[in-house]
Amino acid sequence: MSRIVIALGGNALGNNPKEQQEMIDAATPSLIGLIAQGHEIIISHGNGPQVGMINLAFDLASQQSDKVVPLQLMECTAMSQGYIGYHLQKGIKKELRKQGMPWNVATVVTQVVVDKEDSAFQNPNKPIGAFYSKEKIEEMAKEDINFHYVEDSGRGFRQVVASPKPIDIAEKASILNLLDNEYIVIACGGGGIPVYINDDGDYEGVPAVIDKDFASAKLAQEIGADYLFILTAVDRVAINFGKENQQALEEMSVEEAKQYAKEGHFAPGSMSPKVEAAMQFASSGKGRKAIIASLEKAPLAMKGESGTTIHM
Ligand SMILES: Nc1ncnc2c1ncn2[C@@H]1O[C@H](COP(=O)(O)OP(=O)(O)O)[C@@H](O)[C@H]1O
Ligand SMILES: NC(=O)OP(=O)(O)O
Repeated sequence: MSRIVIALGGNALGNNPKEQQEMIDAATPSLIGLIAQGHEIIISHGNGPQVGMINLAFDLASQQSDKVVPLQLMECTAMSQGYIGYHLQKGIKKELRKQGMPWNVATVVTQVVVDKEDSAFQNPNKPIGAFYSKEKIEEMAKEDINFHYVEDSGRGFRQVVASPKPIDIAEKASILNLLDNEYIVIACGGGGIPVYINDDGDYEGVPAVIDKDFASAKLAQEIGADYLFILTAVDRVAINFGKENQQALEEMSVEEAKQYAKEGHFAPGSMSPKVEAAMQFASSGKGRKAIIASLEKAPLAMKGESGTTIHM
């Protein structure tokens, strides 16, 4: 039996509740298939589009009514954990019932500890929200001096926010407890709610969005996982991505990945954190492997027939 952390990409979950539930329902048979093979699974997920949508919705509503206030990113992330966790629980429960499997499933609202002095707070680089044209995003940036944006992997322009590195997972003991009691656990959604430890030793939220690939690698290490699956919208990691000589990779060693990263093959804010998180996990213990694959082809990736495997 292997313990597998599966990270689902926020951009692979669609742009509205209907799309999201459909994407999740399409993915659940392969996730449940792993349990049928005797593995233990822990699911984490991204929230880039969703946290941006929630943040924007409260901003716009607060401009229309004094009964609504703008929400900070930690509360928006907490909401996205509930919204996505709900759809995951619903879809997984349905599939478990169909297959007559007695497992339980629970979402853990997860706080992830970061360093308040992380340089990421001075250098926002995590894309969130919808994709916009250059004209539209320039217009948005004019209205808010704290609004930063980048071009995101040829898909359009997006707002970027601070994304500190995860240091620890506050609810780690609860997650392990649920696993011991045969729960399918959904945790570290949206990279976790960013918190730091204040002078009294309490958790204090901080406005940022942690990269879910780094949080998932940290989670996988902390709970002693054997595999980290990072599921996104492309079947495989490529070198020369988006160019005529694009080449999809079936596998790469950590050393090869480092070299490709140095040559600039992985876009910052999208594929780069995935490959970095995969390298971090693969280097963290003997036999540990990370696989980057598409949500759609997850069943094939699980059989080694799709995806890119990153190994020592
Ligand atoms: N070298 C690369 N190989 C494959 N995809 C890449 C590469 N560089 C950038 N990408 C882009 O990165 C995207 C995955 O990142 P992103 O959409 O941010 O992930 P998530 O699914 O976690 O939201 C892919 O769909 C692809 O458009
Ligand atoms: N929080 C996060 O990393 O989300 P995405 O996977 O949607 O970028």
